[in-house]
Amino acid sequence: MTNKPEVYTNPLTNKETAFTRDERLKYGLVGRLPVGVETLEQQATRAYKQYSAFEKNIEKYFYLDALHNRNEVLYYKLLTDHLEEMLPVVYDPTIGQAIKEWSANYRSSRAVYLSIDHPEDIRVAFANLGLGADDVDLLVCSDAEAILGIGDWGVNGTDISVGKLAVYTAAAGVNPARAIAVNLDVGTDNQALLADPAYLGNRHARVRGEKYDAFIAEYLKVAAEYFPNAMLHFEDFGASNARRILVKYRDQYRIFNDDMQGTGAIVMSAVTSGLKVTKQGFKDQRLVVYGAGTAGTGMADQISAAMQREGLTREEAKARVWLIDIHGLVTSDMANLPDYQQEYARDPAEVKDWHRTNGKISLLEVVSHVKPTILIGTSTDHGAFTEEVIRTVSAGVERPIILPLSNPTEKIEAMPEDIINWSQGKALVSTGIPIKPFDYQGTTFHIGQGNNALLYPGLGLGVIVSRASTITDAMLEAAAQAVADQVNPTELGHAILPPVSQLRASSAKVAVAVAKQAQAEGVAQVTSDNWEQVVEQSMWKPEYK
Ligand SMILES: NC(=O)C1=CN([C@@H]2O[C@H](COP(=O)(O)OP(=O)(O)OC[C@H]3O[C@@H](n4cnc5c(N)ncnc54)[C@H](O)[C@@H]3O)[C@@H](O)[C@H]2O)C=CC1
Ligand SMILES: CC(=O)C(=O)O
Ligand SMILES: [Mg+2]
Repeated sequence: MTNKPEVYTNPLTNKETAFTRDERLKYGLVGRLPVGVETLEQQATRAYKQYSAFEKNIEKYFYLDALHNRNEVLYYKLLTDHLEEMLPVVYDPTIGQAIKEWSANYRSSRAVYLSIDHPEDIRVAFANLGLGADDVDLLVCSDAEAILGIGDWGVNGTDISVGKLAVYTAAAGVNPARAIAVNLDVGTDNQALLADPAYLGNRHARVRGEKYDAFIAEYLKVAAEYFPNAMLHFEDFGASNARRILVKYRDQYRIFNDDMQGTGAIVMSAVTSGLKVTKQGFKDQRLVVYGAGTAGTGMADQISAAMQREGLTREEAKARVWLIDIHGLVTSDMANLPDYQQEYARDPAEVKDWHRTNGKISLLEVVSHVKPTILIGTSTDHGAFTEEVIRTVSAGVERPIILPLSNPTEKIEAMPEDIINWSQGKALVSTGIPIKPFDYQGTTFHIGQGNNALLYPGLGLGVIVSRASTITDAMLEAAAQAVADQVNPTELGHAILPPVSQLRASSAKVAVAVAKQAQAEGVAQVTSDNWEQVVEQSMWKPEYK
């Protein structure tokens, strides 16, 4: 076959069988397509049947990925119309498996690849896109050191940036033509990948230290120079880099760390909503976080900030937080404590009589002493919330908020059905993965998905429409509150977060709340007295132009 016109090869403009006779004449497509001219709806009906014929989610993933690379409008039409069904396929949990197999399955790519061995190429790579300063709203980058809970996946992690962007568009109508997925290839410590002949990334250990920092600094500088209005989303970096980068550059660039800020905010939504049931405030909570890495400590920060907003001092708030990591309860006498855990490290004197197993103070021991009102899992330690742990937590308080948030499914701390069973229906539960409703003693339990995907798309849209120069804590709080406002979980079995089926409407509300807050704080570069209308009109819809 010879050349095809660019309008046909570019997935952003390709309409395939929906090109009209006139368009076919105009673009030199005569003879390149069967004569039938279809509507988008007809195409979507066929594509949905093809999609449905695949049995395994991973096969569905590859089908949709190929469609995405061929015809974006049709891809987003399918995804938007079947968001609840397809979110677990294009995103969490199936995306974890796709990432593991990425190099082996490589066919084509839609990302920008930047290599630590050629930092001088960052500028060239952005220039090669041929886009102007006003053409880009969003970049999602990852160095893939901590993909979901499955670890270091090097260049294979490209698809987390691609998947996060797909959710931005399907959930919040971020224009896909104005968003870029980026892989920062800094090497990998994943020995299986390094030994795999099919691996497509840099074949050396993960670079750390000065060279890494200089690479990130260059990325931020060049990205902000080329696309000064774009939000710079960071995804699935290792705990120490994630935090360092955010703290260092937060006031200088429009950066957003989804695992810390997005996850922290969706957890704030879940807790705010749970507190409607228990009729308590944040200042009354006792928080145990199991797995004190990027996400876990991000949540501890946001919940303790909420306690302080309700009047507690920093010390008082800190006294209500217990972190547990790989070496058990985090205490201040532990050697080599990462800086992000130090803030919440407990005084060893206070726990000197607590039981130790192999030198560690276990989760069970902590919950039996603390009687937490909130138990969060961000550990990747599958099954860690055992029956005994959940029974102990439930014996300590009337309605515990229990959030096993580790992704994907193979990493979750406990399945909701078990938690509801063991807590005799009392726990208020949300998980990172999607869960189908289930029955417990005659009541149907709905589990809201406590995944940052329920929050970051609307947040991003709010930042984009207001052109906020920075993402403030109050904007994150506004986003969290907007999500929580959409649910009333006071009846038994009701979810504490809104369903994915309402995600588009929910994202619009989040965007409005974020833009209003940005304007109120004076960080919005665009202002409006009708954000509802601005948001509605700016949401991209999958339609042929
Ligand atoms: N639901 C959501 O929206 C989100 C969920 N997550 C999930 O949270 C988990 C953690 O992600 P990150 O914080 O980014 O990773 P991370 O690697 O920064 O943190 C994990 C922490 O858990 C600790 N850990 C590992 N095994 C443990 C064990 N047996 N006992 C106690 N602690 C243990 C590690 O030492 C580390 O500090 C992942 O499964 C990820 O998918 C992360 C971000 C968002
Ligand atoms: C959801 C997400 O961002 C994570 O699991 O890393
Ligand atoms: Mg993540």
